[in-house]
Amino acid sequence: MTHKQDSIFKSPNSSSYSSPSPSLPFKSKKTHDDSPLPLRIADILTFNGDFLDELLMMEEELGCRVWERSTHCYPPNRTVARWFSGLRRKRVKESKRDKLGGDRIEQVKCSKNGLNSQDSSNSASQSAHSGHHNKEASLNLGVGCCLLYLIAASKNELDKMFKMRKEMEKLLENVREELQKKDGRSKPCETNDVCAYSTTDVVDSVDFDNQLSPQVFTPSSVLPGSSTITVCDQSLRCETPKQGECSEGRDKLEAELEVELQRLQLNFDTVENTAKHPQKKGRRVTNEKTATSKSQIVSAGEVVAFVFENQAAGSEEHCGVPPHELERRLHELLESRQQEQIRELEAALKCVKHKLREKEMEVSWWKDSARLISRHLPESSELSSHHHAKLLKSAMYCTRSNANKGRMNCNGNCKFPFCFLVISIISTRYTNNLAMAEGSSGSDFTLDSIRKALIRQEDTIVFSLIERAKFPMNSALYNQILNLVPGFSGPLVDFIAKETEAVQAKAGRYVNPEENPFFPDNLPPSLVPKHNYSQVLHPGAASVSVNKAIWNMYLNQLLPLFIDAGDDGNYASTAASDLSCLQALSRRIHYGKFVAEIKFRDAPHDYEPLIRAKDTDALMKLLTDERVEEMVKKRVEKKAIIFGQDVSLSNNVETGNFKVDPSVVVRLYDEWVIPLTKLVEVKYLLRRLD
Ligand SMILES: C=C(O[C@@H]1C=C(C(=O)O)C=C[C@H]1O)C(=O)O
Repeated sequence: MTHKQDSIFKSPNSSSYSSPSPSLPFKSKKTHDDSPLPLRIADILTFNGDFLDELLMMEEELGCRVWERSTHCYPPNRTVARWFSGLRRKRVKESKRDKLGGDRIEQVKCSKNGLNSQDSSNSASQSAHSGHHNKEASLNLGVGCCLLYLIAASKNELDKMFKMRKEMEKLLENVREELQKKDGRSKPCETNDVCAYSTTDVVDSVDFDNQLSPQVFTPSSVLPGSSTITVCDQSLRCETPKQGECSEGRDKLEAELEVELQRLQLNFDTVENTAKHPQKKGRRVTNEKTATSKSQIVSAGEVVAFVFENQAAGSEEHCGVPPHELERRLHELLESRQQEQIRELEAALKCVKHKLREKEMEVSWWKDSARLISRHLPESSELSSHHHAKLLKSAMYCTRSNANKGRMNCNGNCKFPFCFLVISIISTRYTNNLAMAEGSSGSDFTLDSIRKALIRQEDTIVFSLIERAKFPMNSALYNQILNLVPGFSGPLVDFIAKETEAVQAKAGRYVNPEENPFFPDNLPPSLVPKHNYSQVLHPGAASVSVNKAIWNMYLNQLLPLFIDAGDDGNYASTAASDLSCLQALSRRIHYGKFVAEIKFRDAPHDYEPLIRAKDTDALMKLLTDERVEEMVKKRVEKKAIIFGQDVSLSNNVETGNFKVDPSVVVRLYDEWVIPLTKLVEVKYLLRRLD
């Protein structure tokens, strides 16, 4: 350690202090940075007065920065020097004034050890010549004592300074060590240092005089397919003391690292590719398996790759990053990649959704086109069939000639493209299916037309209730255990309903999409020529039925509300009447399918997400129209009042004597008909996208 400031904190034992050179020119007493050397007692006593004067003047010029910095007053030796100088000047003046001995001025010569004796002998010799000299002698004696005291004091000061210097040195040493440690930790290995090495090579060639870190990156730091590779702790400096000895080993290490880096880079690329092309994952895993037995998982491979990528990218200056930093960066990298993938997938999903919507719009456009065309096709179904055949022939001809000639050439027969043929067929089919009962024709398939049909059905329902009200309860009809019909187990009403439905099915009743059988199992097929009803319902949802609920509600809850107790034995008529009521209610409630279809068509974007989410509550809320419901209830009440009256020629209206209590009709709609209709709507919608 070199001490640049040893002129300030000079040890008394140091050579420069113990052998001062009084003959040194004054300039040599300054350090190279112009700091004045301390003025020592020996100097003061040795140098002649002029020199002291000169010295003091110089010091004043320099400003004594050092002393001013360290202490706030002049040290004792300086004070003595000043005092000596003043004394000398005074003496010279006096000598001149006395003109004794000419101009000779007795200079005070001080030796290191005999200052006082010399000085006192000089004074004594002079006092012999004059009285002044006696005074001077006593004065000098005093001064000598003073000097001795001051020398002692200076020694103490110097000792203190020495101690301080020692402490400062220690302090500096500590600070330097601290700095070196910090540097070692934060600074990467120097160019000649070996950061990663093979243990086998190390044993042979590399002599590390520093400890290797026990912190070894295993297993992620273990390079696949190689002998154990250890990454040394970056906080330690790995030195290679003998360049020649280990150069061969280092070359080997470098070569090995290069190979490993390339392999890792390959692995890394493979991982990246796999992320971009997930279908190649299987192959990648196989590669990894064969490539390494230690680093089986992607993340481990990535860690190593990342470490060495960093090291490679960082060049020699940045061959090391702390492990936790690497880990953090790796996590960031993985996270950003995953986020990127999520973003890509989301974008793809959006794109697919968009395409789906486009397709749906296209389909609805085709349907609309078909409907539009169908309105303008006057042909009957037979004609239409003929028309199909003609168009099909033309289309086939066109396709064939297209294939033969490579271009459309139908000799005037093929004026439309093939797609128009399809439209034509679909539209004709629609034309054939346009017959919708109850005032809602297929050509007028709107919510208004549906509601009109529902209003018309109110009449049917009210009248059927009035009809049923003619009969007493006739409970035997509904008895489960009576077994009134031999060979049929169950209530009589079930038997009558089943048989009626079977007959009606043969007559084609259930070909009509408005009709839903109560006993659909084993129902015979229609025997009559098929009537083409309008097929406006979605095929996947057309079979929705809540007839069981209607049946139970009617027999168990509604009948007791408006039918008198009793049994008149007229079971068949009563059962027929029951079936009329049940069928009217079923038709009305299942009309909800048409309502739902038209509502869906009017606002598919509102319904689709709810349907996909199977959010029944939201669907129910969306399709509900409370204003309409209130009107329905008021209207059926009015109808029950009007239709339930006995009409007489006298125009006297018997108030309060209705065939069916209007409040029961209102309750029927409020509690069962409207809610069940909406249930059918929701059920239908939930299957609308099937
Ligand atoms: C049938 C409709 O849907 C719902 C059911 C109603 C009903 O059963 O009378 C009335 C209004 C709506 O809440 C309609 O909007 O017409």
